[in-house]
Amino acid sequence: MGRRAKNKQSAPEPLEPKVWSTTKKLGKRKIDVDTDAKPSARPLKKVKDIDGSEKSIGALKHTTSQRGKAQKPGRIAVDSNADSADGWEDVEDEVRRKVWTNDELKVFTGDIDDLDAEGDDINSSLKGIAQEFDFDSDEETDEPQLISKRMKLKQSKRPSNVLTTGSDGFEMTEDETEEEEGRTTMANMEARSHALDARAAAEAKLAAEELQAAAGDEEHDTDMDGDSNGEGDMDVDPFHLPTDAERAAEKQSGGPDLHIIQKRMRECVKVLGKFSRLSEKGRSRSEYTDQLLSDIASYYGYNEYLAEKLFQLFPVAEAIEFFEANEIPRPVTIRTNTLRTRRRDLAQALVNRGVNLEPIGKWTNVGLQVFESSVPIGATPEYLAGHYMLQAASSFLPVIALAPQPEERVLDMASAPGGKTTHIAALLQNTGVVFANDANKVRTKSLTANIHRLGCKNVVVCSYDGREFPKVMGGFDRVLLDAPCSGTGVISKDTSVKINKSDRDFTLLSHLQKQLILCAIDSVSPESKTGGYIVYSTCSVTVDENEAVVDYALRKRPNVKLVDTGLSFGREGYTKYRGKTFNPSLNLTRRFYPHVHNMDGFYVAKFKVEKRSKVMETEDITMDVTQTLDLHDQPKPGDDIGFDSDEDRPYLEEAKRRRMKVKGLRPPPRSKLPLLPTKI
Ligand SMILES: C[S@@+](CC[C@H](N)C(=O)[O-])C[C@H]1O[C@@H](n2cnc3c(N)ncnc32)[C@H](O)[C@@H]1O
Repeated sequence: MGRRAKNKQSAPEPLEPKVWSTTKKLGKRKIDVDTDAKPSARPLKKVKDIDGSEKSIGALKHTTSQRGKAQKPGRIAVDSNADSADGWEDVEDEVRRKVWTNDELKVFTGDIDDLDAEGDDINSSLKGIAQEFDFDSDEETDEPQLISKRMKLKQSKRPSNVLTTGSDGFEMTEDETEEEEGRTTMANMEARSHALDARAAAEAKLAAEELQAAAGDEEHDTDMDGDSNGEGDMDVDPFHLPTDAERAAEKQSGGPDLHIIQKRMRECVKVLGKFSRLSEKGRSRSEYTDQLLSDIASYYGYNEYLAEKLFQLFPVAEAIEFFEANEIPRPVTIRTNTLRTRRRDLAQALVNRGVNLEPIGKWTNVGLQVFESSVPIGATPEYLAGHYMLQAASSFLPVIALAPQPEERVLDMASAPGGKTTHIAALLQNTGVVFANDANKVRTKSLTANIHRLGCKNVVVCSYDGREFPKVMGGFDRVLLDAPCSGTGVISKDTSVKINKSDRDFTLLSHLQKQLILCAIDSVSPESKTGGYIVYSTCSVTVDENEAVVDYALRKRPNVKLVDTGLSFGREGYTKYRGKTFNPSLNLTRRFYPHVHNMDGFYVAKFKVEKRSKVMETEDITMDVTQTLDLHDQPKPGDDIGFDSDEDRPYLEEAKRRRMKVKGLRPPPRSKLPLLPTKI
């Protein structure tokens, strides 16, 4: 593959945790300002085609058929006696990488139920093309040039650092030149991955140096309010932060052009990074932050509440990276169903059909990342025969953490449409039993269909409210609670989250999650010989739905403790967040982010259950608050789970007070307000 082809923009980036992301501050990114564009239109997203020319998304749509012709099915020769852990070194293929387009999405004809899943929507995951957005391109910048180069590379290059699968045991057979210029084949994939790893390591080193320099710079700057030598900035036009009156006028006129917003966001990020040097006299940090938040909300299309909630999770520059990553589809990934085939066999079958793929990374020996395909990946004979599941890479993580063992009894408490259930069934090697539960009966249809397609013979489907466990059934060796959540980790797939989530949703979801997690814990047998574990996961990045829930469970169930997830990457969960202090063991939980790990935002916590002490049981406060919840169509359990509603009372009350204020009603004094019901 030539250099230009590798620089195309739209191929999915690798699923590897980026080393540079572990530091706090990220580099700036380039804004592609098109001064000729119509004032109110969102800047046109551009992409480099395989020939290196820049095209708009629209232009790319016409190229599908040409690419179809360019692809030839690969010729494969694999030693069929080799173990599945062996490499693919005998395999040859003629497949070239190409750019996914929206046209190719239209040919998707797979089971629509499979697309219903969090993480399983291939159509949406292939939608849209990344826009280059580099805060470093500004001529006025005084940041080191290195940053701009690195950040550009990060967006525009084909995988620069895919982790290789240790289990595949490839040998490095090609040198760097071939890696740069030759085609990618099944045989050279691993070698290329190694080369890319080396390059990634070099990039990471460079990044670390940059970040260290930037951090030193910032430290110096923020400590010396108004006292910087500022030499580098003498010729920089100061950025004018709009006054309240200017903002009001701007609002009245329908808001500024998106290019102006873009530029202002860049300026605000810059000022907040070097506040004492670059801020206007008399203006506070919070004024810049407010302007930035308001601009983020309008530029990326979020409601202001959610924009702020997500913004608060990161340092300023990194927050922009997060919002930007939500505009870009995540890589298309599939999970090999080991009940039906081996990964190498599946890979060769798909390569034969013109699919260009490679192993996801060392952390999974069943995942494949699909770069391009001349066939709809959700309708191949292999798909229909249940050889794989279309599944987001992040969705592998909770099951890897759960680590079910053959012959165990496992509960998947919220399981539809079954991506994780079928993974659990495969790890059990069709032994033991998986109870696949979901409160939503309609969703259990796709769950059942997937269970059949993937040949899982050890699964029982049921439909209870999870809060009815363990009353309906208990004594499990392991429980997975992949909880219903706000979906703030999957915004690139479901953009409606940007506008339809309010504080009320987070309050209610967190409340439900706390109830479910206690039920999950109580459903595990502390006497289990092989297990005694619970994994709690969400596809959300908010602290309310993650650390706050886990911390709550630790406080309410002293018989559980957090243990290592066994996942080799992911950021540590928060132990402190905005004035709240959580159990220090929360650092054992793991966070995954689109802009860091190039996978959906996700959270994973693993608990070990020990025997309940008598003391703990008598301390339980048993109060049923579920009847006060009005969470969409959640079924109401008649059971008492020892949920302490007082814990959440202040939050629930506050949410209600805010809603009343929004509606122009005067909220009653705090103590008089009843806990939800919610109709006001
Ligand atoms: C994140 S999805 C689960 C995805 C699934 N684990 C998979 O991998 O395919 C959350 C699921 O929780 C279900 N759910 C919502 N409230 C529930 C409750 N109270 N009890 C059990 N399931 C519930 C929803 O119907 C939804 O299918």
